[in-house]
Amino acid sequence: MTGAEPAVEASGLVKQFGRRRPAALDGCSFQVGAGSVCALVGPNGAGKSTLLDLAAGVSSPTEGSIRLLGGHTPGEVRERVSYLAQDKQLYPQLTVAETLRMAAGLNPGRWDARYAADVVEQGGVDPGTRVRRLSGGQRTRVALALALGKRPDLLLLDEPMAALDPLARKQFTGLLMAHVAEHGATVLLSSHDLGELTDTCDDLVLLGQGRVRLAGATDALLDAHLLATGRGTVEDLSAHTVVDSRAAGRGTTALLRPAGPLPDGWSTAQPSLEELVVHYLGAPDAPPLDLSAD
Ligand SMILES: Nc1ncnc2c1ncn2[C@@H]1O[C@H](COP(=O)(O)OP(=O)(O)OP(=O)(O)O)[C@@H](O)[C@H]1O
Repeated sequence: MTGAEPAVEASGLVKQFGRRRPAALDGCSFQVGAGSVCALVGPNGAGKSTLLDLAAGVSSPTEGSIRLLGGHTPGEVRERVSYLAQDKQLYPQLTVAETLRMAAGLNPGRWDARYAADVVEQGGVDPGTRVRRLSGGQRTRVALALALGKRPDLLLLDEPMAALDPLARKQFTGLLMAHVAEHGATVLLSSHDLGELTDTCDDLVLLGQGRVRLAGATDALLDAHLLATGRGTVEDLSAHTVVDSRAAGRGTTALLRPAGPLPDGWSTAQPSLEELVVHYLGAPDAPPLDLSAD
């Protein structure tokens, strides 16, 4: 975790959408440090959007709590938090300029009109265009202008780059990182694109079936794991916590948490963030690791 005080602190979060359905979140606890950019990853249905909804105060937990920006409930710090949900709710009949004016009225004292207009214009979006005539990527650009124009201390983003082309993704990330650098803001961002997260994220939370499977600084999580390759079988690695293993040629490749030196004949390398996540996704019963409070 980076920063002294957590910007997001989830404790035993449970979200149940009906008694007969499995819990969407099933006892999630983790922390995200202030000023961190944290990736929220996991397979479809893992609970990422549900978690972001709880953080944004859009819905309430069945059990447990989520505290933001130094111990506040989401309702107490609503004006300091921006939430870019997957459906990016915008009024289709308004023009882009009218949309920005409305946001200014909703955020008195915090709204940075020049900056919001710049975000829109840098994306080549004409302020006179009605929202309903914008492409998916242009709508994302307007939604980002609304989120950033508020100059939030915490940004919650649900798969924000899904509709963006590669150049627009790069610009989006650039705007985000500039805001983080200038304002010391914290970002919690869900994504399925592990490649684009590698260079931007300080922290990682991996959810699976409503539970936290990995949490903490990406460097610390990577340091805690090794990719081991050897001629032997996975039984040779029984002294270590093996997360995932597969036959590779005449030997075995395994992602593990080492508990000491490996047996002779095994070579090791540090996994990339993408490899780490892919191995955990492929091994849903592997033991979880939460380093986020360290
Ligand atoms: N409003 C709702 N009513 C009932 N069930 C819901 C509701 N919202 C989410 N769920 C269920 O909760 C679980 C978690 O869904 P969620 O949308 O949080 O997953 P996700 O990780 O964001 O998935 P994806 O990657 O597909 O966006 C799923 O089983 C989903 O069906």
